Amino acid sequence: MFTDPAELRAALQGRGTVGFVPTMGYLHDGHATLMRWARQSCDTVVLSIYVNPLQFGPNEDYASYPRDLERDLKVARSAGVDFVFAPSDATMYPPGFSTRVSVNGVSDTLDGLSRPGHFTGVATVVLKLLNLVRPDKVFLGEKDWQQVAVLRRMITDLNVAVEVVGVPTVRSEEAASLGLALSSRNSYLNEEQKARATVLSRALRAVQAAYAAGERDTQALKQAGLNVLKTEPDAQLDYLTVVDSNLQETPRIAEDPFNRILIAARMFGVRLIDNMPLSANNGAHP
Ligand SMILES: Nc1ncnc2c1ncn2[C@@H]1O[C@H](COP(=O)(O)OP(=O)(O)OP(=O)(O)O)[C@@H](O)[C@H]1O
Ligand SMILES: CC(C)(CO)[C@@H](O)C(=O)[O-]
Ligand code: BAL
Repeated sequence: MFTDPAELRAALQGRGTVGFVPTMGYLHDGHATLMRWARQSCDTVVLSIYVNPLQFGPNEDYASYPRDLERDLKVARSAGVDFVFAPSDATMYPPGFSTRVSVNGVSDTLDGLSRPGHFTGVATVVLKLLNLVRPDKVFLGEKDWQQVAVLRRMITDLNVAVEVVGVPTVRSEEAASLGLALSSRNSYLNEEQKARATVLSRALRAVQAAYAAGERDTQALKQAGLNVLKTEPDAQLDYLTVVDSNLQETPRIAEDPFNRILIAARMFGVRLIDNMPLSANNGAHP
């Protein structure tokens, strides 16, 4: 494991193509899938573990965010990671650090509204990590659909020489058809709460079903999901939306290969997010 970027750079010399998986640790099978995708298409795989203070709001869970470096190193090893980079706060944000990367537009809706400053924190740390690791490919999970959109925008706008690979969401094994999206924050929930939290994915599937039945009115599609969400009194909805490839909601659904249903809700004190394609014909992140 490296904490010093210079030592990591030295280790990467002559190692061929580099695949990079940025994470905040407390690794689960979603993360391992990203690592395996990187393993399959790159000579060398780098995983970063860094709980980035800049992307947490003042009332969010930075202090209590789950951490277990020893276990993470084992998961990384078994998924075929070559190097783990776990920088300190002093390395990432030394005294005098004062730059922020703001990705306007795509950051300004959905999670960007509910978590002010979040995507600026994400874009700033990811640009720093990309500059430190200098990978050929970066692997990002579609569970964080808006995050992928924000980072693609940043990488394009700032001419960062890296290919973005979006990886489909990995869900819990129990009740595979309804499963909860794996997330480090699921560790805040007990088994019963996790089962009840599948209401998010059930709501998304209800929207898919309404679309498959021919519904094209956005409000009606959303209502199909809201009807499912209402069955779970402990779900406090933040948003449920159907958006196009620009993350825009329109009154009627137009043909767009990247139409997506996105949901965020607070359950049992935990903010959960999930998303799915609107139809089976909709693709991965543009
Ligand atoms: N279930 C999943 N399937 C695929 N990728 C995932 C999944 N969960 C997380 N990822 C991806 O792993 C990377 C690191 O995410 P992160 O460390 O924040 O984990 P997380 O489980 O999303 O945590 P959190 O609970 O804080 O949202 C991101 O690119 C994220 O999209
Ligand atoms: C991309 C990321 C590692 C930046 O801190 C984080 O937002 C995450 O884990 O999704
Ligand atoms: N998975 C995105 C990181 C965050 O929620 O802060």
